[in-house]
Amino acid sequence: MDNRNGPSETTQRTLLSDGPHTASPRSACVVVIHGVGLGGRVDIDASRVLVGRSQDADLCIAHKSVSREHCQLWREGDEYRIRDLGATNATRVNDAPVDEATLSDGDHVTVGESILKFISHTSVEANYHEEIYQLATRDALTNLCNRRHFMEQMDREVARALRHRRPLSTCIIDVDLFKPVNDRYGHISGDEVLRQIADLVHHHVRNDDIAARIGGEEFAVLLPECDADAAYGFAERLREAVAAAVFAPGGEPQRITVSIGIADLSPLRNTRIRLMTAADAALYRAKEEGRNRVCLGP
Ligand SMILES: Nc1nc2c(ncn2[C@@H]2O[C@H](COP(=O)(O)OP(=O)(O)OP(=O)(O)O)[C@@H](O)[C@H]2O)c(=O)[nH]1
Repeated sequence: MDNRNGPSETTQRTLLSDGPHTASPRSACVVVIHGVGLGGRVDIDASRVLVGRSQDADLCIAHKSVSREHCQLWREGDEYRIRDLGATNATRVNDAPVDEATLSDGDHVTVGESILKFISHTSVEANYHEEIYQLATRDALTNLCNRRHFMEQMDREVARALRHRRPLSTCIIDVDLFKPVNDRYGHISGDEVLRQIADLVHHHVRNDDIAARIGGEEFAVLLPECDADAAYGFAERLREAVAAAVFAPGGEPQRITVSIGIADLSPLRNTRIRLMTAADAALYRAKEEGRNRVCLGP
């Protein structure tokens, strides 16, 4: 049974940036400016944010030099504070080890081999880092996640789902017979079709799903908290929406369809690569069986 709500109830536009998001003038954040996690950012407010190697950290820096729970940051009155959490490689502020300290604008925080910069309510610089982050993680054509970011997020979600014994599914979505569309109407019209499909993908995902363009005419969606049945329901709705949409490359109405392969996390599919391989095999079967269909992985 598909236990997910339909897109009209759940769609939120947070997965697609509407452009660099503007930090509010009072917000403060740390941004990774060197090393693993480059571009990663976390906003700091009164509730404590955790920096560490743990997949559950608010700012996860997946490197062996970083402790699982390395340090925490929070706002206290008008001050921003940092506390080391007993990290093997002690947290350093401007190169001095700290147990607990107050941060000043521009301070460099060393976490393992990565360096974070503390930025307090200077929205110009915060926006600059946000733009860099968007450039590094988004696909320029569709504004969905790019392939590299998707794979990084997938590693994180697989680890989290296994640790908490939660379901997780992934879908690979491939446009059917796209080459003839390109050949007939040209690459620019083809790009417009890809953008329109990305929009449909975006409208069908929930806030926690991760949608990406992972290849030329190939998309992927990671569905946390979704078993195979729920993922199948999502994929069918998306497939139907694409098949019903009006595409007009070169001004000519054209029917476009997608094939979708799905795989869910299981003892046999317990890594990113195994999950992607199973979804890919299911996609291959969907193509073999006539396209415009959804197949479940082996
Ligand atoms: N417009 C455009 N086309 C792209 C892009 N990336 C890949 N393509 C095209 O996508 C087409 C993929 O074609 P094929 O892999 O042969 O597959 P197909 O025609 O879609 O057929 P099936 O996948 O078997 O249904 C090729 O013509 C590529 O040039 C892109 O970014 N923009």
